[in-house]
Amino acid sequence: MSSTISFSFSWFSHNLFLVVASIVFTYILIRAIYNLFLSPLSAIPGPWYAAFSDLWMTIHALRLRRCGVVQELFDSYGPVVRIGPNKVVFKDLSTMRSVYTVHKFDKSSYYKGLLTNDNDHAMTTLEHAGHSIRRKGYAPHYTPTNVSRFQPEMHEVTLELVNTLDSVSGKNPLECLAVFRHLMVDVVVSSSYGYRLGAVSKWAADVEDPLSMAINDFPKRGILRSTIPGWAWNIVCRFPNNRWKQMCDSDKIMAEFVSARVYEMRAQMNAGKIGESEKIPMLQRLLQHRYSSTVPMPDHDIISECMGHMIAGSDTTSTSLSYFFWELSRRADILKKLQSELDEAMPNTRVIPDISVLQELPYLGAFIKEGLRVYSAVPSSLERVVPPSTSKNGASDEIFDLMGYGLPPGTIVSTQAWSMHRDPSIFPSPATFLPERWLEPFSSPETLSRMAQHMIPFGVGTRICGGQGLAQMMMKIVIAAVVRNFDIVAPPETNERSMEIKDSFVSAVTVLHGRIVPSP
Ligand code: HEM
Repeated sequence: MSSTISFSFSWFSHNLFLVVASIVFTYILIRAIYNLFLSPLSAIPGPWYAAFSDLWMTIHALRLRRCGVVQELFDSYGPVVRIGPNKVVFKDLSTMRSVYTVHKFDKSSYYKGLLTNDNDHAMTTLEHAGHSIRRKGYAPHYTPTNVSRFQPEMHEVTLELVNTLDSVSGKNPLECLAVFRHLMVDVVVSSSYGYRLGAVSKWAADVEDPLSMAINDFPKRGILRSTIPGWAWNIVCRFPNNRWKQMCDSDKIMAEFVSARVYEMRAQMNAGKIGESEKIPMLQRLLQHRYSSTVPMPDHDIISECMGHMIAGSDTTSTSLSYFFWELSRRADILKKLQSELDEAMPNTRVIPDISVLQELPYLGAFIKEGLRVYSAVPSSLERVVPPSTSKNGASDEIFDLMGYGLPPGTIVSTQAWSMHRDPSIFPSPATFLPERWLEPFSSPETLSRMAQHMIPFGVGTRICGGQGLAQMMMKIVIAAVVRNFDIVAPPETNERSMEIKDSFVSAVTVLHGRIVPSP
């Protein structure tokens, strides 16, 4: 009797397996046939395997080669390419405007990988309406006038860097990326919270600031956390290694730092110790921000918003600056032109001119534009989702026309700075680093305006970089102060190979081994 039961059971389980396997196989086959031949996206050019699965692109993304691969696809298939069953990339100015500026498509769920403290901030808020409420809270902080009020803090920390460079000058190579990150962390922290962190001074004394380290660790933590299941994450974070634990805890370290600033500032505001002033740290604005007349911005949103800005502001700006100095180490001609402009504008080597003076320096401006074109710190696709309706009358399930191809609601569309910045019809000899292309008479006013329209280092439309004003100002200040005081020489280990651009949404800083020896 028992053997009959066991026979029946194994027969049943064997057949169950076959039934399940056939259902799965049929499902995959039907999906593949649909995606390849019947989907509204099947008319769009692209490699055939893109219609099956996103896996191949995920592999390129893990190899930090995503934007290079997308560029190769544009070269082979033209300005619209299907890169996944439900994903399309394009390289076209008017389509870019339509998606990001006119229709303001919501962001794709990809951005949820950038959550801070397991909560949204402006960059990860996918829906347009929810995002604009958040953006209203922080945007006044980054207007050029407001950011310029924080120049004393920016100058102080930059001159501290110059003094430190003086003491190591010509002797030891400098790990650019790390030092510029410390500098940006100091600047973002002082302008956001009115708090002096002293990351640069600690770095000069060979002490790593824990917050600065956590900001650096956060992206690596994010990649790991999103690739392994929760239970495995809990196990790996128990490895008995302090440095490893610090990386796992980077989110917590940042959240604790910001929470402490929130409670400090609220206490001061409640005690009436913060008077009326023109110079308001961002946190104070957020504490006063209301989602509606009755709903103040909750603390957990304030904390994640502040964390988002620390992450968005530090690596991007420090990566850009590192590449700019690498370029200067190879191009004595450009360095000389910058130095002669700055010798005049900055007569005292240790007094950084007001930003209104730096803004008027044409070659400095052209150098930064060209740097952002070639070394965009966010070179990858900025994904958006085709909404149910793009018509004014709100008709649903409408097909969105993208360069003659109909895209159904839910399709993920994007363009990438890497390709927009390398279009040879807009930027002749795109691989050449040429600041002059941004100056008259080298380029006509019409050419300059066309080039400017194609530049998207800070994104485009309503989701454009919130801290652009601060980034632009800091890049000018740092380049002016360092170039006025030093020549830039790269040591032999810094070369084309070590500086090769890789990307994982932002340029992958883990592979940037930029070291520069300043020599006076
Ligand atoms: C060279 C430096 C920087 C570059 C290249 C850069 C680039 C970008 C890009 C491309 C986006 C848009 C992402 C998208 O559309 O998906 C963005 C968003 C953002 N960035 Fe930056 N960024 C830089 C510096 C900064 C700084 C210094 C801050 C602030 C301290 C900052 C804060 C933000 C914020 C808050 C957002 C989200 C904007 C929103 O959705 O409201 N960024 N950045």
